[in-house]
Amino acid sequence: MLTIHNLQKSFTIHHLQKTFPALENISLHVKEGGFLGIVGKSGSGKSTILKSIYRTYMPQAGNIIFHSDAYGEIDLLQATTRQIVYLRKHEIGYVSQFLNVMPRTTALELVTQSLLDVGVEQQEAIARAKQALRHFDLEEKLWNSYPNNFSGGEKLRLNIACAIVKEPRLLLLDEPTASLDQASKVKVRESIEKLKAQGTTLIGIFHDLEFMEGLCDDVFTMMKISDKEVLA
Ligand SMILES: Nc1ncnc2c1ncn2[C@@H]1O[C@H](COP(=O)(O)OP(=O)(O)OP(=O)(O)O)[C@@H](O)[C@H]1O
Repeated sequence: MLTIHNLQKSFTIHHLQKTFPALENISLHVKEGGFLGIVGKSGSGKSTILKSIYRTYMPQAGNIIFHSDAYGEIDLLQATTRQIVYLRKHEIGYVSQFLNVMPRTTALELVTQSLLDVGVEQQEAIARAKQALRHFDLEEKLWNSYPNNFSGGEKLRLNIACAIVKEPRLLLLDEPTASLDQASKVKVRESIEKLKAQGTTLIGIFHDLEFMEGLCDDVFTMMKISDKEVLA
């Protein structure tokens, strides 16, 4: 489903006039329907990998080959902006700890819009959105409110609902359970298991290794570049 070859990404901090490497020669593979867990120290580049796949970041070198329904085999780093927009809508989902709040859009409208984007008809989209909000225990009184005032946990559950409801072919999870209580984590786990059973391919970063247990088929361990230099 996805193969990464020799990914390299560095960040230039302009006011320091310095460039720091974040990823060096990262290669990995996730098979269709598989779940790859990425672990490693803070700052080792785990999120940078996911953001490169989602094209939030543009690496300096390497390829990210994705087997797309719409475009066949496509290098996400060479894809056009239009192709990336399409893939983000229809094939690749991304959940982080942070919610991209749209102005004057209620929680229910946000999840409904996710479904309208992939061509679900209005009435069904509303029904499925409500089901998802209920599943993730977002209280009904919040459905018609604007999420910018939600608590961290509420925002996160809404974020997860928006991404999962579309049943993307590839779902990227960047510590989606970071600020959730145990009961909400169980809900997220159930949804991930359900998606996996339906054939969704997943790549996830979790600090909570217990959460990952039994979910992941493979684990990719990142090392901090400074630690690699010490070892060398
Ligand atoms: N937009 C950015 N600008 C500058 N440096 C960045 C940027 N994004 C990430 N970095 C740097 O790249 C390195 C890898 O960051 P990344 O967020 O990928 O690590 P991580 O393994 O996900 O960390 P954590 O587990 O703490 O979330 C870090 O040194 C970080 O400071």
